[in-house]
Amino acid sequence: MAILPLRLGVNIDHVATVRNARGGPHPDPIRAAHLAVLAGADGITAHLREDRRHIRDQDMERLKRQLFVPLNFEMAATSEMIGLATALRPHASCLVPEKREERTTEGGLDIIGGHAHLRPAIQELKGAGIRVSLFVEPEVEVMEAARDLGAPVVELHTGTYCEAVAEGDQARIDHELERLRRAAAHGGGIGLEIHAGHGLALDSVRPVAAIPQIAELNIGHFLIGEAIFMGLDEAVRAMRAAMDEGRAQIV
Ligand SMILES: CC(=O)[C@@H](O)[C@H](O)COP(=O)(O)O
Ligand SMILES: NCC(=O)COP(=O)(O)O
Repeated sequence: MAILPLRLGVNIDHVATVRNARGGPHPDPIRAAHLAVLAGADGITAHLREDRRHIRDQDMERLKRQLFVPLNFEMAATSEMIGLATALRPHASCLVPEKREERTTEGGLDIIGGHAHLRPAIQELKGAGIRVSLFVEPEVEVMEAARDLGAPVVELHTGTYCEAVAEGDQARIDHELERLRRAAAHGGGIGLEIHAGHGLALDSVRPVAAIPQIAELNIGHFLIGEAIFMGLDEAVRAMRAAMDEGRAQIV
């Protein structure tokens, strides 16, 4: 099997979290984006939340103007965000569920239950030339639903796998990895491009990088945390190396 290159998308949301803590311009998320790219990031991901708790509208505008790598605009499928995205025209948009009270994303979009509202959103974004991905749970039937909705890309939620790694629960780790492998194989088999993300860290990334159908990992919170101790350049390079080690496990 030809092994797909594995891209790293660096999510810079939490540079903006630190910036917003004092209300000034420092640290600048766009400076972090440039440093991440220089260190080997293939793309930049930023999540413009409805409550603007971290990334702000002007951050997205500056990223769009200044980046020379793909910008992945994470957003809820609301008319406000669709309007902003179709005006900005990033390379890609990833539709994610958002609840105002959540600390962070808690899971994938429910596209098995109520997803009719997603279809026009996907069409409108595609019509603006934006590559649309859906942030979803790693389940076979979810792959089918994503394809039926007309999304070319899915991003598999790796949060429950990462929680199992943090707890050292090997049985649960094995179960979650099997979910990811099965969903990626099925989704890839029906023509979807497969991405993955949420909660990935150096101690969890390698087995996910070894899933051959996965073409992109989006990683943020861990990298920004590590950057406090070793700098963003070194953190991104370490993650890139760990991804390459995982990829090398594909036989
Ligand atoms: C969808 C996802 O897992 C993240 O990309 C998302 O950005 C998490 O939200 P916060 O960045 O607000 O934690
Ligand atoms: N979609 C996942 C992402 O962009 C980064 O998630 P995290 O690494 O900040 O949890």
